[in-house]
Order: sequence, then structure tokens, then C-alpha cells
Amino acid sequence: MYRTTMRRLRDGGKYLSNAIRKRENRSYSNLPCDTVYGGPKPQDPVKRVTLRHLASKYTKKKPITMLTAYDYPSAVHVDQAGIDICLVGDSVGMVVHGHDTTLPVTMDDMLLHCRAVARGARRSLLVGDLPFGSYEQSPSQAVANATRLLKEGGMDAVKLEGGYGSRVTAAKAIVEAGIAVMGHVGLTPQAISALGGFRPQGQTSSGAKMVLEHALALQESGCFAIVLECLPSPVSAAITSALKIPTIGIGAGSKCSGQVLVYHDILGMMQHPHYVKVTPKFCKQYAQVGNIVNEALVSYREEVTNGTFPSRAHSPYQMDAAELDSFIGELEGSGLSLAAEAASTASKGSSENNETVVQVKR
Ligand SMILES: Nc1nc(=O)c2c([nH]1)NC[C@@H]1CN(c3ccc(C(=O)N[C@@H](CCC(=O)O)C(=O)O)cc3)CN21
Ligand SMILES: CC(C)C(=O)C(=O)O
Ligand SMILES: [Mg+2]
Repeated sequence: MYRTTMRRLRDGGKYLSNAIRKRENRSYSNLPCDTVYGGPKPQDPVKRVTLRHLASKYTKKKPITMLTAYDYPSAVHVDQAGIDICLVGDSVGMVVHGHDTTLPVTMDDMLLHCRAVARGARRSLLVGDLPFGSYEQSPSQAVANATRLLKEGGMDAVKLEGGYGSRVTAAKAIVEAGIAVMGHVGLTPQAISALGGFRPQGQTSSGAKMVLEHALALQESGCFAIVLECLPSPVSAAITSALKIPTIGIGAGSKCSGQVLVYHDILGMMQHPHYVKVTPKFCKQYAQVGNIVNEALVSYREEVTNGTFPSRAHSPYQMDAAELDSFIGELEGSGLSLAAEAASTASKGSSENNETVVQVKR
């Protein structure tokens, strides 16, 4: 132990960089499913998307793909689909926690979701939203919380909203601390109190000019990309043209350098009337997972109610005949004759029923 520690110390950075290399070379082969999405194949070594990858896509005018994920399974899916950037958005507060706005989301909420996503996504670049109240007070507050998202949340970069002076100063301070920052202008949901609703932005000449100025200021502060939310297409086209860094649009038309949407929205999981008021109309649904979930849950309820579930196929655990006989004997010997009869009947039921038994290995 002492020797190993000494060797690591003498090695200096070498031990660490070998450990990192090992981690990066982990392969997908231990993941359970193949991919049919055109993303990385299970046998491919895992290479994290980097800012250089994004810059290269941007230069080649290849659209950058981004999607939210809030937990381990959604992160695995985003990763397997070959999406470039996985955003742990503060929209988690609305989509997963049922709030009407993103305002109640805390750093602790974000860190919990970030850690789950970081366990699931090994290839996508991980960006975590700085939540409302975690970066507005001072550049040092912004740096402290951005640092937590990387250190405790496992993120690769952070995102913050707004392009007014203090936000630009915060973005600059975070970049100077060595943390990659994504900006976010147009509809900034954390400003709902000032904006008066989830309204499209930049619909007047002066409004559009202000959004452009905010985007330019964020670029100047060192942001590596900027989200443009709910803007008319000509405005996001102009901003994209004026900037030297990628723009990622949401409800901002097709002229951005990339697109982002919310996981549950594209899957059609927010179609229950309960969600209608928070599901934006710019979102395309690529599936109707909500309906599939509803049908599955109703089937389960019905099958448990009418006794068809669990059948033998889903009752996989066996007992040797000798052990069973001995158990039934024990029950009878203890005066539990009804219990003994129940055990005996159940064993006959299972041998009469000739459905295939699914062997669950543990
Ligand atoms: N599920 C979900 N998807 C999102 O894209 C998303 C969230 N939640 N939560 C955080 C923000 C909020 N977003 C939203 C929410 C609603 C509208 C929307 O319905 N806008 C209406 C105007 C509503 C009004 O005028 O009050 C529109 O017509 O675009 C737009 C963006 C985008 N983000
Ligand atoms: C919609 C995206 C850009 C976002 O900020 C979020 O999901 O929180
Ligand atoms: Mg957000």
C-alpha cells in the first residue's frame, strides 16, 4: 500500500493520466444493447465529445445535436443515440418535479440529477444548467457553483441564462476559472418574473438587436456556444451569422448551428392534459411514449386484477422436490396444515402449467 502510494507520488502526473486513459478506453461491450441509431457501436472505444469536436462540426457546418436528460436511463439513451451534447437542464424542475417554472430548482436538485446523468452518458459532452439563484449575486458565487457542477456533478461544462452585464461578467469569471460556459439568450425561463411568461423574444427590431448584443457579449466573455430560445428565424439566422461560436436553437428556426429539445417532449411523454400548458408548440414529437406508458400500466392493472399476472413464466424461482417435501412436513408438524396444503397446491399448479420458465440469473 505504502509502496504503491509512493510510486504514484514519484510518478507525478503519469499515474493520473494513465488512469484517465484507462477510463477513456472503456468500451461499450458491457452495455446490454446494440445500437441501431448510427451512434457509436458497442465495440467502439468510448471517446467523450470535446469542445474541439464541436468546433470541428461548426467549421464544417455540420449541425450540432443536443438533448436534455435528467436521470440514468435517459442519459444512457441520449448517449446511445449519438447525441453530441447532453444537457442536464433546470427544466427538470418542470418536467420531472412538476413545478410550473424552473425557479424552485436548487443546486442540490441539479447535483443529484447531474450525478445520475454522468453515470449514464459516457460519450456525450455533459452540460449542467446553473439554476436560478446560483450565479446572479457575484462572479465568485457563479464560479463556486459552476465548480460544484463539475466537481460534484460530473459535468464537463455549465450553462447560464441571460446576456446583461452581470451575466457576462459571471460567464467570464467562470471561463477564467477554467470551466467551459454555454450561454443562453432569447427566452430565458429563469427570468419569467420579469418577462411575464414563457413568451417568444426578439419580435421587435429593438428586441432582436438586444438579443444579438447579448449573444455577442457572451461570445466575448469566452462562451463556447449559445442557446437561442424562442426567437423568430431571421433573428437567430442573423445572430448565427454574426457569431464565431455555435448557436444551439430551441424554437428558433433552422438557421442555428445546432438544435436542442427536451427529452420528454420529443418522446411525446407530456401529452396528458396535465402537462399541456408547459409543453411548447415548437417541439416535434418523434414518438408517442406517453400513450404506450398508459396502455402498459392499464394492462398491468388489469392482469393483476384478473389474476393472469404473474403466470409461471414470471414466477421463476424453483425449489427441489425433496426440499419442498421437507418444508411441507415441517409445516404439518407445526400444526400449520392449511399452509402445508397451500404449498402443496401451488407446487402442483406450477407443474401442471407447462409455460416456459424464464430463468433469472443473479
Ligand atoms: N417540457 C418542457 N419543454 C421545454 O422546452 C421547456 C420546459 N419544459 N421548461 C423550461 C423551458 C420553458 N419553455 C417554454 C415553455 C412554454 C412555451 C410556450 O408555451 N410558449 C407559448 C407562449 C406562451 C405565452 O405567451 O404565455 C408559445 O406560443 O410559444 C415556450 C417555452 C422551454 N423550456
Ligand atoms: C431547454 C433547454 C435549453 C434548457 O435550458 C433546459 O432544458 O433547462
Ligand atoms: Mg434551462
